[in-house]
Amino acid sequence: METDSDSGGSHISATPPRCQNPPSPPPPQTNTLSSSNSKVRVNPSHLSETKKPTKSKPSQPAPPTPPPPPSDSTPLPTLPFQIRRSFSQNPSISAFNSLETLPAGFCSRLASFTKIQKPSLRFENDQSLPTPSNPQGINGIKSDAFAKKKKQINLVSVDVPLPPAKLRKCNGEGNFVRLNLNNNKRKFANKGKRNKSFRGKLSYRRSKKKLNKNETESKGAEDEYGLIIENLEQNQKNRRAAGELELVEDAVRAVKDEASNENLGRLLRLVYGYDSFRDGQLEAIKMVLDKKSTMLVLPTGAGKSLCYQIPAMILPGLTLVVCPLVALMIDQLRHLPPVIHGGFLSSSQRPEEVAETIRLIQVGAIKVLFVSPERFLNADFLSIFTATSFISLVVVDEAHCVSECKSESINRSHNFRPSYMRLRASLLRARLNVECILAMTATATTTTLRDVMSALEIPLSNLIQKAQLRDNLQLSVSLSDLLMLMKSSPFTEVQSIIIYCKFQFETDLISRYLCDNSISVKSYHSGIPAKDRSRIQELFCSNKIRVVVATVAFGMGLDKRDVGAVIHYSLPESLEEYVQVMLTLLTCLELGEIQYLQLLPELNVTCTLNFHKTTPTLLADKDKMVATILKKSETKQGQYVFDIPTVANSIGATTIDVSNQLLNLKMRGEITYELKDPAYCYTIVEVPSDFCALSAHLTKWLSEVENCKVRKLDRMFHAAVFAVDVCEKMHGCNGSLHTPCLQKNTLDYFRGDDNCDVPNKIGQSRGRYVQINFQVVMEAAKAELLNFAGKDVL
Ligand SMILES: Nc1ncnc2c1ncn2[C@@H]1O[C@H](COP(=O)(O)OP(=O)(O)OP(=O)(O)O)[C@@H](O)[C@H]1O
Repeated sequence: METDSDSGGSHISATPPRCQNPPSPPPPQTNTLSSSNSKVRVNPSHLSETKKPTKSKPSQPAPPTPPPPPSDSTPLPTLPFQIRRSFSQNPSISAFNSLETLPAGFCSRLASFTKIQKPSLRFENDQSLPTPSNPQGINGIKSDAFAKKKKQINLVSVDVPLPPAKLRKCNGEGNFVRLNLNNNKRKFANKGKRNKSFRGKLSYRRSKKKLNKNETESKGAEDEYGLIIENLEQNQKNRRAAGELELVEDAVRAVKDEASNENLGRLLRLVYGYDSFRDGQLEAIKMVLDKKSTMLVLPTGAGKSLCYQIPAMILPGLTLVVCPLVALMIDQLRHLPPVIHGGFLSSSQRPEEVAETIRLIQVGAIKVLFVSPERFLNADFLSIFTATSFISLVVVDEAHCVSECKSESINRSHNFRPSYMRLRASLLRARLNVECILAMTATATTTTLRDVMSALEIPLSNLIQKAQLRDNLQLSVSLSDLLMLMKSSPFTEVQSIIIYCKFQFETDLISRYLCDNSISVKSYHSGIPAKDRSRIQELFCSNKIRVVVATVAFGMGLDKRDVGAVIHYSLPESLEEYVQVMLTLLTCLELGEIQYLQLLPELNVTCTLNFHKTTPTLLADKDKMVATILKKSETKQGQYVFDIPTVANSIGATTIDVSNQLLNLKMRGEITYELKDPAYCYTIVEVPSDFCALSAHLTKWLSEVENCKVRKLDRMFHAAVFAVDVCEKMHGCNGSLHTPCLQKNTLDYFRGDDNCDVPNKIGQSRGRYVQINFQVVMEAAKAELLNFAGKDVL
């Protein structure tokens, strides 16, 4: 799931239209994904296959319960991904079980609004401070930052210098190692700059022939003079750059000798141009340099990145940053100061790019590497790191996702990633020999923090937590129609507005509705092609689009300082994330006390293949996999369409082996192919001894998760309803503006223990979820679980 999608948004999109009482826009259209081939595939008949050794001692599961009667609920929407069992020995996957549905019809007409009063917390927004256009700033503060940023050169690694060509600034695009796989200069930001003068000479020599002698001499002299000046300037620049590099190297050495405030402050000024550290930064950096695992909670935009960037310059090994979204990784790479070389690994990269990145890691040319949590599923990834290319620090960004306690992370659907839940200190230590972990988040409840810290083995004393709420937000709740709202103050006055919706179809509906009513907007979600998405983001950032209606896919890594208002069209959280249940269950089966299965990296399982050089039959004679492909394929218009796990199982290989062999054939020019249909594959590690007991155990766990979700939803609803119905507007609340009361509510929530005592009163009077029969939900889950676990085996 290494995606910059809605991170669940795609899952979200698979849920049915839910509004019983649709808001202002026209009613939702048919869900286009509902007929996709997203089934959970298992083959219970193979449950007795060779298994891997048990990870831990089986614990006694809960007492057996009889299998539940089949639910009478309607079918669940199909998932946009498959869950597939991968067999290393046995052929064929056959059984297809569909999921049961949840009751639909969860809808909120309530819109909650967040208006940003000031542009942002970020210092550079402050007009008194320097900006690129005003390097002195209003108060004449020296613009070291911008001056330095312009001049900075790349320090690849203090210990491992790279050739000079790599020590160049990346034209404001941050500082990541650019991969020149095809030796294609056009790809690089600095392309040709070095050769400019050389090209100048060539063109001069060619044109010289056309000039008369005198002209030639004088023109030639001018050109030669110009070239000398250019060379001198270049030399000066190089010398300046080398001088700066030396200064940074000196500062790094000084911090290595003594991580004093003074030495760290000097490094901060040299690399970033900032005069002082912000609240929490110095403390965090020192902890990390002391190899103490640390939990850092700072509000959005407070400068968390710097807390791993500075240690990355000091520590001898690599800094591995775990990021939830590819877009976020790229954004963080762009914002690395030029002296820190970074890279990322993602499934969106070409194999050659991945290989080159790995090579650079191994020669120490990358100091900060961004990866998704799913990478840790990949044995090849884990094997990159050796005694020479070792990891000094693991940074877990969005660390609240690690929490599994009452499934906080599941509740925050856009961040929910089962793979995050596998990030345990034990795994990081055992597999990667990691000494120090820095977990970072902007918001987490006390319970979540405790849970994350326990998973990552961070002592409670190593928590650095500063104010969680930004004080420059105005919060309001309104029941007005969206259109009325958009056409009234303050929304008419603000430049840029984001309207967040829960579902992809909602963003499309609402944007159409607003467009029909003369408000120019664009919708944004992960179903829109990546190229169009970046175009929309660009247009929004350059103020060419005023309003974007988006799912959570929009916003992560968006660096726009003047977003004037954010409208949450739907109440945050809902039960629809129930479609994630199966993946949650698989994770639970992998990470529980007994490891029943092992999840493999997400894979596109349907392959459409063309043969080019050798005929299919001839190639099949030489290659067992090709022979199997021919047997297992359907042919459509001369193309061979087959299922990768089926082929893998037939030849007793893993899906990864098959993918690699395909790639190999492609590199040899034998084939080309396309992959589609994402699926989660797994191998069985341990066959449960008592399926009923396991089912009951999982059901109980899921029930707790869902109870918790409902309580959180109630809490959210309560806060909004309180503002609208109960708030007496005593402490500065006014009209629909409820900043004081909403802030108080939110802070109480984060300080509390996940608030399991959410008042029921409001839920009874106004809650729209109370009519949902959770027994039905539970029955559906149970039935599905039995199907999944293999009722045939019982
Ligand atoms: N000590 C400092 N002085 C001035 N500006 C700083 C300082 N530290 C960081 N900044 C700036 O603050 C901005 C926000 O920093 P950063 O992106 O690291 O925040 P963050 O906490 O990671 O935010 P998010 O939660 O959105 O990821 C950046 O432009 C960064 O350069």
